[in-house]
Amino acid sequence: MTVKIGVIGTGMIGRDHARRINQVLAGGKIVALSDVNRASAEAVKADIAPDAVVFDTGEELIASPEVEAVLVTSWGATHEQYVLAAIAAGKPCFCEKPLATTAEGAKRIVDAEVAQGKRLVQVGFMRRYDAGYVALKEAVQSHTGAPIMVHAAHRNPTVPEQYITPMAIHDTLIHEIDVFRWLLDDDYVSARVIFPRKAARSHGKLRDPQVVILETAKGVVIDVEIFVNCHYGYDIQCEVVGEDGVARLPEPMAIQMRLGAKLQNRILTDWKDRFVASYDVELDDFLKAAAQGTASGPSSWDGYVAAITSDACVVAQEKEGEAVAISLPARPALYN
Ligand SMILES: NC(=O)C1=CN([C@@H]2O[C@H](COP(=O)(O)OP(=O)(O)OC[C@H]3O[C@@H](n4cnc5c(N)ncnc54)[C@H](O)[C@@H]3O)[C@@H](O)[C@H]2O)C=CC1
Ligand SMILES: O=C1[C@@H](O)[C@H](O)[C@@H](O)[C@H](O)[C@H]1O
Repeated sequence: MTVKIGVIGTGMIGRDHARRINQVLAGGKIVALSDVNRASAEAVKADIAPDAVVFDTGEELIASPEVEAVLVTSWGATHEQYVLAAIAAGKPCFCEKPLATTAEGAKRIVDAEVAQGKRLVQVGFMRRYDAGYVALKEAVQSHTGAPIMVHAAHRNPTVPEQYITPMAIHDTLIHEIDVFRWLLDDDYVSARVIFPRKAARSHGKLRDPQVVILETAKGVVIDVEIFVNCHYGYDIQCEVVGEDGVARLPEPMAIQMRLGAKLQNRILTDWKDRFVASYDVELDDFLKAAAQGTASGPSSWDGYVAAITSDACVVAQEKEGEAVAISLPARPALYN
């Protein structure tokens, strides 16, 4: 079956996901596009999806009988309205992170999906589909014993001037927030943020780097360094310390070279290259579930928990060093 897909938001990642669906994966076809910047949608039509209809609004796209499933890849603040409209229309919906920019917004999505009585939403937490994280989870479950600590780092070479301190949580750490819950099969109970001295390359409105310390219900302590002006590359590190041993996330494949009296291999500089394969796998998962009229993978509940945790981490930034409690409501049966 070929699922007819509409894409709302045809910027950088919307264009790339449209390319995946029309040129890389089987099982889907882009039939509709929409963007507040119509020229962007027209450009994706011209380059990637010649048969697609360009709609003036996301709501019209969702309502179109031609559209069977929806990709929401617009700016974060606009996700909630489109996901709610897709749920109301009973159409499977892949939503890029964040599911919503507030925990209340994410809760409205959870409530709407629960009222529909079936999973319709997959959130774009692609790390769960990364071969390295999948292997790490297997090692943690089968070899290293019950986890005690996680040491992690999320480093970007640079970020634009508009990137301000809370974005290190909502835009960047949100991937770790989701993937560690999945990796450890656990939930968070508190967050603390510690700021070392500001790095020389950090912009005026950004305190960079920072260290987020999350504690889980099972007593695991996770420290994550977020350093978004690290300069040297895009570097994702993760080490899980268990009762019987330690497991590390593998480095991305790179040719090791002996050159000029140095042993060296390249470090990636762009996050798009680091997780390129996992974006393919997550969308393949979406297409397969959408063909059955449903959704799988990271759920609205996961998006909601990520939003609650992000909000607590932002408060923890403001309370520098103080632990901020994280409490979750009861999980609806739909997400068990
Ligand atoms: N999973 C991942 O690794 C990544 C996820 N993202 C997420 O994807 C989303 C999009 O990010 P980018 O593509 O980098 O941004 P972008 O700025 O390149 O593209 C966003 C597009 O949405 C359009 N747009 C904004 N408001 C709209 C509305 N109300 N209706 C329709 N279109 C609208 C804009 O005109 C723009 O073309 C963000 O939520 C971001 O956090 C982005 C990069 C990586
Ligand atoms: O989602 C992403 C970006 O928005 C974010 O800015 C980067 O830090 C992440 O690594 C990337 O995956």
